[in-house]
Amino acid sequence: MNITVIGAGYVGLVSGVCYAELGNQVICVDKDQAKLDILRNGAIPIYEPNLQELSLKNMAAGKLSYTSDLHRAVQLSDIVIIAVGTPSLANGEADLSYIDQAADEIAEAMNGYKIIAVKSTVPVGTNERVRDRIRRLTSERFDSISLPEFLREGSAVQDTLHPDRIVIGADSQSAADTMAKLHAPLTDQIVMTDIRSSEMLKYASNAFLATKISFINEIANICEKVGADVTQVAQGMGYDNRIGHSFLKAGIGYGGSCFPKDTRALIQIAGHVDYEFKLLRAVVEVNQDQRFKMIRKLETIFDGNLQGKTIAIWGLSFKPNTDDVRESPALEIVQHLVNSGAVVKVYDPIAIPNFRRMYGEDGVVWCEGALEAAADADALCLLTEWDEFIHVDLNQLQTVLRKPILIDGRNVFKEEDLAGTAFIYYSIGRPSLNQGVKEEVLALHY
Ligand SMILES: NC(=O)c1ccc[n+]([C@@H]2O[C@H](COP(=O)([O-])OP(=O)(O)OC[C@H]3O[C@@H](n4cnc5c(N)ncnc54)[C@H](O)[C@@H]3O)[C@@H](O)[C@H]2O)c1
Ligand SMILES: O=c1ccn([C@@H]2O[C@H](COP(=O)(O)OP(=O)(O)O[C@H]3O[C@H](CO)[C@@H](O)[C@H](O)[C@H]3O)[C@@H](O)[C@H]2O)c(=O)[nH]1
Repeated sequence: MNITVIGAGYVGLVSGVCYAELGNQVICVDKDQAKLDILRNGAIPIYEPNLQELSLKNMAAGKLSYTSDLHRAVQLSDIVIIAVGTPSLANGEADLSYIDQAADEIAEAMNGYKIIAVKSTVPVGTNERVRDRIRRLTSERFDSISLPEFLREGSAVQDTLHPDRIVIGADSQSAADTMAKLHAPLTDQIVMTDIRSSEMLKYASNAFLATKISFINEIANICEKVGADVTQVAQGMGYDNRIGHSFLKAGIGYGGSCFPKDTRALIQIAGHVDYEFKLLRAVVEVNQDQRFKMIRKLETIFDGNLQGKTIAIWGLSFKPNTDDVRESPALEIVQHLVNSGAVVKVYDPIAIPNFRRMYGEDGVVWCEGALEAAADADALCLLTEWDEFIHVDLNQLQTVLRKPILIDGRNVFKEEDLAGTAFIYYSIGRPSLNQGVKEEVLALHY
């Protein structure tokens, strides 16, 4: 099939490359000339495992190209997929301006029947809005499809080529059948819904996963007070098939370009129909508090005064294996430490350039290695569970830190890893591992 994907970001680029890998003829369109230059040169503008190889391979095979010429790309395609951003507006609603612009540009390029699919995460009713905008500008026939995306950053290629399910929201059987045929090589689990249900299904999925995370984080907070270990609790819960093991990792909470924005948007969607989504509001609030657990811990250890203390930060991306720092907990944690007068030394294997762009230079020492960041620090905070940190030599780490204080925001280390070390170690929801942290101090704060 001839496919145009509009927006070559984390979703559009991965989708476009994977559609080409399936044997389709794909054009990826983006407005960002710098991104296009990188792509045309055989590189990729984001960090995503296996993506560059597949992009190169399919470009070489003549199945994949990159352009800013949306008009021509649309004219050459039978299927047009919109994958532009839908960031948060100040009030939490999704900003649909990129969607509107893409719809108008598609309308102007229409030269015969096409399927127009929205892959971006959009509020219920947006496919109808897109349809109306296009209809205003062209009399050409087309069908609308809602095609929500469920890939995760860091494993986006794997998720796209082996999805749990494909959801197709349609009101035209023939268009739905064409989209089902396109995705048939990927999975047998193709879920057909009406358009509004498909739009809702995406938000409901993200909100549910975010709820699992905030739920386990609250359980972790209680575990700390009652002397239970959240990792053992989550493990035992997960064996119940109705609960499952995934998304029960306690830590400093969720970040990224999706959960924070989509939970806020769903609260707004509900509000517009006069429904207060109380549960989801609590999920967001718990998540916001959770990232400050690290700070509270540091303040406890240093008697409320971080002025002049050197704090090392390991991990800036919102999760491992991505360079994405959008709504990463690290942004607020670093800012808070800087504001408290600490000297903040940071290291991330991949995400420093993006973090610098988003955060700025304010009060941060950028380091090129994990041990360099830890050197002479009064405490080390692990924010992202990169492999490099998980496999660190703790004995060596202990010798480079000024004080062996390790605050593990992702529960990476186990009791046996710490055995024989002198770390004052604090993790989330595992009081028995909180070595060296004074009982009365813990009691005061948890
Ligand atoms: N990032 C994820 O993991 C993920 C997963 C599932 C769904 N989503 C959803 O997918 C959508 C895209 O997310 P993303 O992370 O890929 O965004 P992104 O910001 O990485 O990419 C969007 C791209 O669209 C381009 N663009 C915007 N308007 C354009 C236009 N009119 N013509 C051509 N290009 C245009 C931008 O230049 C940018 O490169 C969002 O709605 C998001 O919620 C994201
Ligand atoms: O048990 C867990 C699992 C995740 N997280 C955090 O949750 C955030 C999101 O993680 P993840 O879901 O793996 O990454 P995303 O790439 O944001 O993917 C989510 O958001 C995408 C955008 O909508 C969806 O497509 C995916 O299905 C959905 O998992 C990260 O900060 C993780 O550290 C936890 O704290 N505990």
